[in-house]
Amino acid sequence: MPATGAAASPASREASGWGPRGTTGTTFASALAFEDIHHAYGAAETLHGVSLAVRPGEILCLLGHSGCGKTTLMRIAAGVEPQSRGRVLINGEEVAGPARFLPPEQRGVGLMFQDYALFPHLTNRENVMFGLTRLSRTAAAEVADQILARVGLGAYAADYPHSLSGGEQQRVALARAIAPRPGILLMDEPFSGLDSRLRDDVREETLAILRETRATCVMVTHDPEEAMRMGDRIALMRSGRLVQHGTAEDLYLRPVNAFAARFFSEVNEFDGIIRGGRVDCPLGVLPFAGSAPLADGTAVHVCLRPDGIRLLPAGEGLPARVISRRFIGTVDLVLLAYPGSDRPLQARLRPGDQVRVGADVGIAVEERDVLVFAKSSPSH
Ligand SMILES: Nc1ncnc2c1ncn2[C@@H]1O[C@H](COP(=O)(O)OP(=O)(O)OP(=O)(O)O)[C@@H](O)[C@H]1O
Repeated sequence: MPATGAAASPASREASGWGPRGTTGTTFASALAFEDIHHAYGAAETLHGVSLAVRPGEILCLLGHSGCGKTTLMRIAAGVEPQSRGRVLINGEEVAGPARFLPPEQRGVGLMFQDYALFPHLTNRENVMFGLTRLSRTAAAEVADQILARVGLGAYAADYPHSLSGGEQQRVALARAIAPRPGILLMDEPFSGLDSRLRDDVREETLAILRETRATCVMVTHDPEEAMRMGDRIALMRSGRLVQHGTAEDLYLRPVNAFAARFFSEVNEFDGIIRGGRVDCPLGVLPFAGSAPLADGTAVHVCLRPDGIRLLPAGEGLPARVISRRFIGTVDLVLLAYPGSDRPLQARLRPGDQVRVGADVGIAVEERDVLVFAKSSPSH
């Protein structure tokens, strides 16, 4: 039997590493598809026709603000919540829909929720063994110990979850979710309970483990940076609908509307009119990043990322005045006043760029940071 961890405090153990990479064991990844999913809690519809296909072996991050329906979609995939319309398919076969409803335990889906949901009266080993019902007890204990070793907690298999830190409980929950080698792993805000000091390490090791298992993974998050770090693709949701899905570059560089643009960075916003392939806005006539062709005279909503503003000597570019400057570590946040607007422009500049509050400057903008959306399009 492995030794118990009673001697070391959770805090001192947190620094200890994870187990050797490449020892997780692999699974056969499954494809998961949602087809026109509708759902209501009582009278209020929470999902309004979500269609999304997750490819075998990919990590898809489901991103959106609190309450947009991410968890509900996960629960429908797992089979713990029925949809009111639409179908869920695993490897092309209906698991929830008009023709059939497979219970959760027959879907080959692993779950890991935000609160870890470990059983307090079971040891860490017994928690991991919980889903291994097809194996003998001895074989299940062996698998559990191997996976606990992979997450760096082999020595604490006989301890109870309450003696572990939050970060360690997260690792036990991960071990429990992957132990039965599910074809699909559903993770709901798996890192939200961790402090920022631990989160990067846990994210990186979790990613390594997911790659090792090769399971298809849907991970819920409300943090765009986390989605970009973890996801092969991102599906952005708003109020029960899918707004856009694609790679991090697709969503960041080519957002389909202002909501998507705002989700990934702060933006300065103006009204504008298309003129000769450029946009005429209070900052001047600017070139902008790719969008569907827009006819001359189209009224548009313009989003300018603060990172896309460069300062020039006074007399060059567009005239502006520095009204405040705040050092926030990797960048300086600078507010600029410019003619024709009483709303200041926010810029993020490299620290060290010589800007004095009150100085007259010129500004130039990067084309890739000017995003333009027709006002007639939904959620411009
Ligand atoms: N059991 C329930 N009964 C009634 N309404 C619910 C229930 N669970 C969720 N809701 C509502 O359904 C909507 C979608 O909730 P859901 O938990 O799916 O969103 P979410 O995007 O996962 O949010 P969060 O990030 O806060 O978990 C919300 O408006 C929520 O208040």
